[in-house]
Amino acid sequence: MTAGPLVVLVGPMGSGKSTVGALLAERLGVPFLDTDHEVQRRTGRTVADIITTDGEPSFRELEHEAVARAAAEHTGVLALGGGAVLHPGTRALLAALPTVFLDVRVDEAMKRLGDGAGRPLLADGPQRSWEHLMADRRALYLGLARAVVPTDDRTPHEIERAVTEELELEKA
Ligand SMILES: Nc1ncnc2c1ncn2[C@@H]1O[C@H](COP(=O)(O)OP(=O)(O)OP(=O)(O)O)[C@@H](O)[C@H]1O
Ligand SMILES: O=C(O)C1=C[C@@H](O)[C@@H](O)[C@H](O)C1
Ligand SMILES: [Mg+2]
Repeated sequence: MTAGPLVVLVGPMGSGKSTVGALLAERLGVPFLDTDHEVQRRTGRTVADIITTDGEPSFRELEHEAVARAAAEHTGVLALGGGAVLHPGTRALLAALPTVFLDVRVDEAMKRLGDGAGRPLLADGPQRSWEHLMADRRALYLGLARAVVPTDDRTPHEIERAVTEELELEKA
């Protein structure tokens, strides 16, 4: 197997990167890595605490380090945090990787995210905040993606199958 992730999932909060990524890895029989989990594991802190206490730029650096390690070492499915694409160094890494944008409409994202608990960037009101973030990020997701997979009105299993088909992935 060539080094580097088989697939990298990007997209906004609630698009299902973590959920779909874990299912996809299971079906393909490869490891799953989620940069939010990786940052939490290495720092022993929650993402919410890092963003709230140290600020978003500090978190973006930690996230970038996690993406850089994964780009070099991880050979399975990689799910990123929703804002990872904001970091120019992270975008440079993603440009060379098989990146898939999981898209979602705001109404569907709101159903999935509820009150936004544990996601400090939604603290000023989940819908308003999410729409604002997405307005800034959509072009970045689209610019990086080798495939765009809509997730509205689909189950996580249907979505992981769509990702598999788009990238023609096969079980290891
Ligand atoms: N296709 C789907 N249909 C219904 N609910 C879903 C779907 N995908 C994910 N969910 C639910 O939406 C919530 C958010 O999903 P998940 O954490 O996978 O999103 P994410 O893209 O990883 O978000 P973040 O950027 O915050 O890490 C979870 O409760 C999950 O169970
Ligand atoms: O969209 C975002 O900026 C974020 C998404 C989550 O995955 C976490 O990385 C964090 O809550 C920030
Ligand atoms: Mg996630």
